[in-house]
Amino acid sequence: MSCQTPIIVALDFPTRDAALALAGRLDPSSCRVKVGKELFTRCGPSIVEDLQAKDFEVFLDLKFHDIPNTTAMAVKAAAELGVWMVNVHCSGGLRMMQACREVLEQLAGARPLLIGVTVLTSMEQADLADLGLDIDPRQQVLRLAALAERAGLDGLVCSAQEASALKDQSPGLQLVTPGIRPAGSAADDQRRILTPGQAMAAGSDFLVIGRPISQAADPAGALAQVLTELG
Ligand SMILES: O=C(O)c1cc(=O)[nH]c(=O)n1[C@@H]1O[C@H](COP(=O)(O)O)[C@@H](O)[C@H]1O
Repeated sequence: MSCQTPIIVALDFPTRDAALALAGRLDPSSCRVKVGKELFTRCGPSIVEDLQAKDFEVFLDLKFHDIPNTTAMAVKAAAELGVWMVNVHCSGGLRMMQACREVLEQLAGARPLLIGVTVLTSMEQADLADLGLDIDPRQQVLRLAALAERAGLDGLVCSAQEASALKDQSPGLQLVTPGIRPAGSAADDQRRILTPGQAMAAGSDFLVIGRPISQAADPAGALAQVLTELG
């Protein structure tokens, strides 16, 4: 089933049962789902297959970051799982990202979208300074985006706060934006946030939403509310 909306729900749960329980309350035509480090480390590739069997397109969010060969082989393994989207850290460098793109080009049949993580949405300028990076997060995102574009990636993970500048600089890249918070909801550990409506207006292509949906008393209702906001 093809999804008709830009929403990707993060299934950040410690058990298969919890993840599948939430997926069972969602409609694969209304959202895609994201399997991240916690769920994948607990359950392994079979959780991806379980979600695909429920007709969900899966974003495998393992944020690979390693030497070019190791990362490319991990991306190949993800592609062979049939995921819809996979991501790597742009800070792994140009040759690493190129190796990932090349390995996907050699595969027969459908391949996942290859997305580069720029600056995590949990980080602000002081966090970059702690790393020795004397730069505004937006400038660092734009710099990494240019590298990802040179490597031939399909898109970026970034904050929606950078979406408009990125659409000017690199209009061909698809923008996947976490750090989405409906008005009035807690920011939690996120720092560079926008509401769903603001994010779409800024140029996001896909909105990753976790806790505002997964921890809601009525997750399907929370998703419906976001979709209503988007109109
Ligand atoms: O790659 C990601 O999906 C990601 C990148 C990023 O910069 N920030 C970020 O929050 N994420 C993921 O997006 C989800 C956001 O979840 P919530 O903060 O609960 O909405 C989590 O699963 C994060 O791992």
